[in-house]
Amino acid sequence: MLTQIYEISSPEEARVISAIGVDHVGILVGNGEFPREQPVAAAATIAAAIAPPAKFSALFLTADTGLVEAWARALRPAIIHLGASPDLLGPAATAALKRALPGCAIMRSVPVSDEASLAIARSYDGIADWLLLDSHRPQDRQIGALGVTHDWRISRRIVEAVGVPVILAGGLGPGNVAEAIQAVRPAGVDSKTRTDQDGSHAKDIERVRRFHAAARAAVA
Ligand SMILES: O=C(O)c1ccccc1NCC(=O)[C@H](O)[C@H](O)COP(=O)(O)O
Repeated sequence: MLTQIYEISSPEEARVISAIGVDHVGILVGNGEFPREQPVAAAATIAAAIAPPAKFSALFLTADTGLVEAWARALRPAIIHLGASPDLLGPAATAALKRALPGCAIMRSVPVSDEASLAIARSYDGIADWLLLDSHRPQDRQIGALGVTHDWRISRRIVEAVGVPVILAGGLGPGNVAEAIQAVRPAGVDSKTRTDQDGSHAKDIERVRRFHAAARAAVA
């Protein structure tokens, strides 16, 4: 069971979290259009502290694929993670980015809310290399970081319907990740809010350690 942690905001966090064995170390990158985005130069400094085999996942919330392409060319992350709402950034634009950036895997966030989520997920199958199933507020331009779970029965149906590997996100932490894995059977699990320090976006390293261990133990 693969683990992924957001949002890493310092070289020290990147170093310690990759040493724990987390597979994907996520950094939020942008120009300040969304809160807490790291400019490209700062993201490069943080990413340089990620220790292999952990991989650098660069999350872009903007729907401007020209910006995403330029920033990804500068950073060369292992994974380009697209977090814009699907009505703003669709499968054709995702496919164009994949063609423009060979060598980078594409992870596409999919909002999980109702039956429509199945069709959204299928529309990226065979285009994205990973799907990230996440909670979403309908009015938001971006997907995720809400700290709440969604209907795992829909996520399970998506896992069964698509060919690409799926990472489950949304309100996961050390206390519920094993139950989520049993319910959804994803290839990986993601955590942001519930592995943060209380009242802060800095990571709680002990919570990250427990999340990672619980996820790995759930399939041992
Ligand atoms: O990492 C962020 O700060 C972030 C901000 C806005 C949207 C998504 C963000 N993170 C990307 C992810 O895929 C999260 O890890 C995911 O949304 C999980 O969120 P949470 O429910 O808070 O665990």
